[in-house]
Amino acid sequence: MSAPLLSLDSIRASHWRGAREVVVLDGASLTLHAGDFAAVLGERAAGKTTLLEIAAGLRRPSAGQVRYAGLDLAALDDRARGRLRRSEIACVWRRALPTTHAGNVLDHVALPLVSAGVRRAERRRAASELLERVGATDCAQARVDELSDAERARVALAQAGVRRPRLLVLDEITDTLDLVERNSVLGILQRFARDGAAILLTAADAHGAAGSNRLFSLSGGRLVGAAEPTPADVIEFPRPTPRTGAGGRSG
Ligand SMILES: Nc1ncnc2c1ncn2[C@@H]1O[C@H](COP(=O)(O)OP(=O)(O)OP(=O)(O)O)[C@@H](O)[C@H]1O
Repeated sequence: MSAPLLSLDSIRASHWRGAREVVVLDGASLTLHAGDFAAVLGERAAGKTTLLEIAAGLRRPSAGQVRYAGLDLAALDDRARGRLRRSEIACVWRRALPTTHAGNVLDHVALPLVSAGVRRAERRRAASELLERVGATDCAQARVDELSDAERARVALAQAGVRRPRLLVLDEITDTLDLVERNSVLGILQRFARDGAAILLTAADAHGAAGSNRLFSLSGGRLVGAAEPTPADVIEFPRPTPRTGAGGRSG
């Protein structure tokens, strides 16, 4: 088997509430390869977001090791970790799904390509392609603040995918969606994984993680679950289609 893209080994992390240390992760371990679609389930405050922040290099663990593509992530300085996040690791935080952006959705999706120095015509082509992949072509000319929650989730996925990240980290983005939209988003993630990205998704329950091929539960600070991938095609969701009733918008 190929070398892992991401490995978390015996991670410990805590937060401080005044003078009291609250240990959130305590011996959490996980290995992800390119093409894995892993989901981490856990109750409220189980530490899911903290785990993702560590996996994405946004937070350093207090103990344990995080290796990304062979690099010790915690040992990299902030600039090097920032570079990785801009080029290879994309994050989607439910609490930070887009609500405003001065331009239209197409420009919003293309935004990560600006700092990469990609020319405008190529940015727009790439953004259109991603909007098509997530079934949101009809939103291209809309403003971000005009979108429904479900459209916002799709647009966030398009923006996260536009730089072809190797690792995609998503925090509870399926939890507030209705069944149809949730499955549509999970299908999009399945296809990102099939194209070679490693996906790490958190969800409140298994409905929000259907179609993943690695299922973990986070409890007592540890991850319990499938050490080996299970067949990803147990559930296969259809390709996303534009939502009906979005008349008047055109790409
Ligand atoms: N920056 C912080 N400072 C202090 N405490 C924090 C901080 N971030 C998280 N916590 C606490 O750590 C615990 C785990 O939080 P975390 O957000 O990682 O869990 P979660 O499983 O994602 O929760 P939820 O499902 O509610 O989003 C919670 O008790 C939370 O209040």
